[in-house]
Amino acid sequence: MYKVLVSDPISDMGIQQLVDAADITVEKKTGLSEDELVAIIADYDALLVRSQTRVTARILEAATNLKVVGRAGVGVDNIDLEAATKRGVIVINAPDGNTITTCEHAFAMMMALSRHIPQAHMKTVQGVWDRKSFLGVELRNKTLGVLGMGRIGSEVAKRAKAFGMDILAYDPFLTEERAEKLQVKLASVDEIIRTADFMTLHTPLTPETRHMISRPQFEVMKKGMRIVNCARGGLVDELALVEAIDQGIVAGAAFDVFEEEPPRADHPFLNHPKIVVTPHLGASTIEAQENVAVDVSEQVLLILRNEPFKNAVNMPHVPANVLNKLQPYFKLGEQLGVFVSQMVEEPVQEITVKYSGELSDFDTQPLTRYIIKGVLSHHLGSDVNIINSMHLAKSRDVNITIEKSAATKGFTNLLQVTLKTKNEQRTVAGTLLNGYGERIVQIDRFTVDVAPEGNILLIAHTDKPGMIGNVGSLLGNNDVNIATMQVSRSAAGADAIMVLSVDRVVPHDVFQQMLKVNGIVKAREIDLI
Ligand SMILES: NC(=O)c1ccc[n+]([C@@H]2O[C@H](COP(=O)([O-])OP(=O)(O)OC[C@H]3O[C@@H](n4cnc5c(N)ncnc54)[C@H](O)[C@@H]3O)[C@@H](O)[C@H]2O)c1
Ligand SMILES: O=C(O)[C@H](O)COP(=O)(O)O
Repeated sequence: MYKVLVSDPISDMGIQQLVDAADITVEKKTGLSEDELVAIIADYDALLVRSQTRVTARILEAATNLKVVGRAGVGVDNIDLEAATKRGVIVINAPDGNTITTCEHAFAMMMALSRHIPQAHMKTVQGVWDRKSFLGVELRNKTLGVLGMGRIGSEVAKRAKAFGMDILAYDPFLTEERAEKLQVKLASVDEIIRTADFMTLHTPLTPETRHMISRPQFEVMKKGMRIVNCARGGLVDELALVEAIDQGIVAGAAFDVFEEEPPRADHPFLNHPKIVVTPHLGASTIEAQENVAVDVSEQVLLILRNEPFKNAVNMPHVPANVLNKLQPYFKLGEQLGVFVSQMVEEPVQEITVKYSGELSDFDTQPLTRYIIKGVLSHHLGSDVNIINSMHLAKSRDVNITIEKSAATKGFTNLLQVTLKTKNEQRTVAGTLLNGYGERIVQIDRFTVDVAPEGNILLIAHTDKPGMIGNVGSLLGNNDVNIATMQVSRSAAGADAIMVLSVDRVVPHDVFQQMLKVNGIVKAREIDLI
């Protein structure tokens, strides 16, 4: 008999199939503290949660019988995926079930904002018939900026079109072709900030998206913009937003999510006359709750019964016969993907992976999944894993080509990853060197020998005297220690690259100064931590 613990409010109807199963007992215990969960979790084979339960490493450590954590919803940021993977606990989610519901909530928030509905309601029920204070604006003919054109963002854009809005959209995976298909105009974040009347956020929270809208963005923002956030707290810097509203830059905001949930009683959003708030209700409809609970219960049932399942966020499907040969290359493959994804500046249209040497004899599918995960993870964060990486790339119209060759330029095995965007093509190749571990041995057409780890500065420059000294002095004078440095050139006096690993992130102003050094053509910071 398997025991399932439901630790958040999850639709009864949705979990009925678990309740009905003869080999399963379901217990509902909501609102437990971490200590309380640690004390009881060893009794359970499966844990079903929404976003309230924080599934911490401590809980997972104590979960000696746990086989699966089922998230009835999209975001798994409340689950310690690394700890779950380490413990061999499968984490599954229900990514599709609440898309429409959350999209509709974002739209409801946009309309509440444009017509002051919550504020007008409050006054009316208090007996005040105030028809002067709540002059609104139409959505028709306004420009809506959508940041994040995944499942929810695309649905919001579709509905906004029906309201007569013009849509500007940004997503690192949005190509012109896909934008055309979705009938939106591809734009940069900067263009959206400077020109949109409304802006709605639909990205995950990753180190890159955290505070993607903050003081520098408010400084150049179109005056009178209205902002909706039904994605994740922390995408917008809350204090900077309040300042921008008080300075008259932003006309109002509607937020379903907070950096800390629930927010403190003195949170500046809570009594602000121009901010509409809801308590993370994006997914809270009867339909969505049923959908996600049904999806996740189905998968939990399959996992407990050892049957094939989908939507695993953290579990690799690696055929045992190839695992031993491929496994040593998994880390390198992912690092190459992460590296090359930070070399391009436009949406990726094509990923070509070339396997040379002994590896070309094997079914390299599992390794390809690691490489694709690396390419996507810079933008998709913890949402991408080796189970879903191929699917995520395909769903974003990214073509994946695999090439194999016996020739290896002297290495036992060589992995080469090339990304094609509309205007550029960038390549990185790596290998495992006996005794040295993972090495990058090629960047575009330059030969290098770089350990793919830490903070890396990739600088394209002209091969001329003084370049190394100038870069070294600039970093040294600004307390940035260079751990290793590689220089490679196509020919004497021609183009060259410098690859530096540095002990800390280069401060923004120092990076800007570096771009002005005579002879430097381009520089990229690459984060491999
Ligand atoms: N309020 C709620 O109750 C609720 C409900 C469901 C989902 N969500 C949240 O909404 C968000 C979107 O969910 P989804 O199902 O559409 O996810 P999704 O993965 O389908 O879409 C997210 C999109 O964001 C894009 N992205 C990543 N980095 C970006 C960046 N820097 N700039 C612009 N776009 C970027 C990704 O490429 C992806 O296409 C997630 O954060 C999810 O957790 C909230
Ligand atoms: O990620 C999600 O699915 C949403 O944020 C919904 O979260 P909830 O299940 O706690 O309502």
